[in-house]
Amino acid sequence: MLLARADQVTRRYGDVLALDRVDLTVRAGEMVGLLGPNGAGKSTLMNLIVGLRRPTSGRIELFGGDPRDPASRRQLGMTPQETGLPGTLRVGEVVDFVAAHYPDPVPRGELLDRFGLTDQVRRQTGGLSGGQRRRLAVALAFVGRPRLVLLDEPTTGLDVEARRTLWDAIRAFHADGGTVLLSSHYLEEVEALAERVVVIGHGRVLADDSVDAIRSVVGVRRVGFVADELPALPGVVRSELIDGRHHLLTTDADQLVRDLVVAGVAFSELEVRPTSLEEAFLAITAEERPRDEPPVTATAGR
Ligand SMILES: Nc1ncnc2c1ncn2[C@@H]1O[C@H](COP(=O)(O)OP(=O)(O)OP(=O)(O)O)[C@@H](O)[C@H]1O
Repeated sequence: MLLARADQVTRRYGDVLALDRVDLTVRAGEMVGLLGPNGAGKSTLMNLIVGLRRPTSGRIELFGGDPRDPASRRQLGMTPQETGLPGTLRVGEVVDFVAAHYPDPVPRGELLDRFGLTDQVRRQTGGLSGGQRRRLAVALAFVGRPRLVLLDEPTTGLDVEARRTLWDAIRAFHADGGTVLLSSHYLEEVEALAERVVVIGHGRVLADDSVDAIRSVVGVRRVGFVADELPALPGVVRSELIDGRHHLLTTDADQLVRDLVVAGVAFSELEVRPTSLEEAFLAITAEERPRDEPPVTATAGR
């Protein structure tokens, strides 16, 4: 069953094209990671799905209806990228306030325990640490026993322990049958939680595949060397010539070096190094595709 769907969704902010004909589906029981660099369009997509904004064109469905209709949002939980909590309210009061909107909320003690906030129940939210405040903001998405939860960069700014606590809570929700769409800059976070990854860049879906398949693409290596003419080489995702130095991006650097030797390329100053996620995104993004061609699959270039 489809819980959320974006169909050819475009969103503009004035001259900025934040989303460009994006398709996305989230099925019941899935944990989907939305991965992309700053400004890719992740928050915009989430805000459209929860009905906070309208698409410029295209269509969004939430639980089969229009997300701007409150009835479509009854089984939804959401934590936006930034949440303002009333500083003088206590943690327990904030939870009770949100819980009062739902017919069968998670009991306060159980929720706070799940998110490692039991000791803070009487603390005013203004006195919480940044990490505690963030955990509370994420916990609030789960109060109403939603079927679908959208978390926009849930662990940004958290230390390792707080991040683990949040991951455990999100995993427990999913293990109970809950559906999750979460955005992140971090491949590590998406790997830890999601089964499916949608890579988004410059407002477009660049890949939509399993975590393993995406990892093999973003696990691209950069092989740099100096040489004259290069023959066509298999397995090269992208190549550049900068100041007389070749830079080849590949998923199998060992094989590429063997191919260089076999082809008799007289190379020097060889250097092999991992690419950052950012570079890998750029490699996928930079592929000049005709605008009507479907997104590259994560296995392209292997
Ligand atoms: N309210 C707005 N007005 C104008 N431009 C906006 C607005 N919101 C977003 N944008 C622009 O739309 C693009 C996509 O932004 P969005 O916040 O969706 O990206 P993101 O992937 O969530 O980025 P980040 O990881 O930095 O949060 C960016 O170029 C951003 O500057």
